[in-house]
Amino acid sequence: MSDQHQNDNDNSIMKKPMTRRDVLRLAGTGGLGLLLGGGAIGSLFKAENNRKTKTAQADATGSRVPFYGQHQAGITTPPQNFICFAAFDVTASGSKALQKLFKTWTAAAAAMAEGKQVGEESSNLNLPPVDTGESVGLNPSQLTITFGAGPSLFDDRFGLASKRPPSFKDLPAFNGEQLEPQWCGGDIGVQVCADDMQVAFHAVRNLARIARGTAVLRWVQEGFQRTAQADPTGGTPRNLLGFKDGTANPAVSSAQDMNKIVWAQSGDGASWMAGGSYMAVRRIRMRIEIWDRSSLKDQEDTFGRYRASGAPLGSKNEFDPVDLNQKDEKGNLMIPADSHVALARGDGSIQMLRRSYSYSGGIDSKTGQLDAGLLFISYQRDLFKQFVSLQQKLSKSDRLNEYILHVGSAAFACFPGASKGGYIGDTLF
Ligand SMILES: C=CC1=C(C)c2cc3[nH]c(cc4nc(cc5[nH]c(cc1n2)c(C)c5CCC(=O)O)C(CCC(=O)O)=C4C)c(C)c3C=C
Ligand SMILES: [Fe+2]
Repeated sequence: MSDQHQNDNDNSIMKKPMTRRDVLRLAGTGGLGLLLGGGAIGSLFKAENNRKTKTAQADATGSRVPFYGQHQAGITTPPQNFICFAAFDVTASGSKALQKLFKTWTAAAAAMAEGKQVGEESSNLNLPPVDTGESVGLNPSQLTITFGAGPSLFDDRFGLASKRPPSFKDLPAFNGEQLEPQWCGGDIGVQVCADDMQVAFHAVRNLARIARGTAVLRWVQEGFQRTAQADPTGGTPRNLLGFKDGTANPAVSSAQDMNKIVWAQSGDGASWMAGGSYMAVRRIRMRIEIWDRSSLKDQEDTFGRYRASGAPLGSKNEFDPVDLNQKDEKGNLMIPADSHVALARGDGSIQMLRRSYSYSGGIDSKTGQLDAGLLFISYQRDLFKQFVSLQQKLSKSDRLNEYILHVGSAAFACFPGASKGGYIGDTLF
């Protein structure tokens, strides 16, 4: 066997995930000792035990995110592993039907966040079960359901025109975008996130079921990040271009920053939105095949960060400060002026809370290429001053534009949180 072949073989053994039974079997035959050395066996068992303890703790206490509160869950909540985003169009007219929908959705969402089924269980064999059943026995997996109103909800159908927040309207057209109508708009947006895809899907399915006769699904996009199982350290997730994405997000622990950057305030022009937030959603396809043929240097210059560490170019660690003026020995900027980070950061005056997920939607039937990318989601206090003004800049000169294409777009005014006894959107009506 050649050395190269021997290496490949060793690597494939090391990469293969080991079950507990594999560990015991190898330990018994001495095989694991040969592979890892004696001390490592103890570490493996320790890691396995830690994982079990963590899972048990999460099951007992940590798998629920409270639904009711000052703000809706799912905005400053640490991002869960999966998203199932649904946009609805309202088919009924009049505000009574809309209010009823939000009331019923609130009760269902609060129950699902607790890991309960929707509605009263019925033993009537002649009727369909109220809940669709696929989450029976599953814990709520940090489920959050975040509701928002699209600009079209403020047209003349529901008598809400006078409540439209002053700077809340459809996103303008941006340079280079090729929007596809099947990924755009919606009267209502619902961001459902959970650490389990089946739990997230169950929530969307049951909300759609409840809405029958009042609202219909317009588009749905699923997405993912790495799971806690794959990265127990909980490091910054990587996007499908291989770079850490989310490093420079503002600290959600700072109430002061969140009030400045994320939460609409009562004096902002729509008092019913106080404590809510404006969400921008963009389905951004990545030209993965082109990216994969680009040199590492080109890739790093495109973002302005190192791929491996996520550190800003010219620095060492991921969270080192970004110095946009630092130059190399030839006098060139370390972080190119047209790199994504240089443009997105600018003078630091525009900030937003990003909560994006990767998506993969099979292949593009026209090109045969992967339809994969980023479901970009950001929350901000003012849609136009923050998201729109930054996207206008990025769409004109971002080096990243060579590798991405915006194909979907929507904006939603996410309501403030509901208190027990109230319902989502109650400040609007
Ligand atoms: C209009 C807002 C933004 C869009 C659209 C956007 C698209 C987009 N971004 C990445 C990957 C990365 N973005 C990073 C940083 C970053 N991006 C935005 C805004 C938009 N990105 C901001 C405000 C920032 C922070 C800038 C800063 O202050 O430093 C990074 C670097 C790591 C990080 O901080 O998260 C990456 C990587 C992709 C792939 C993408 C579209 C597909
Ligand atoms: Fe970005």
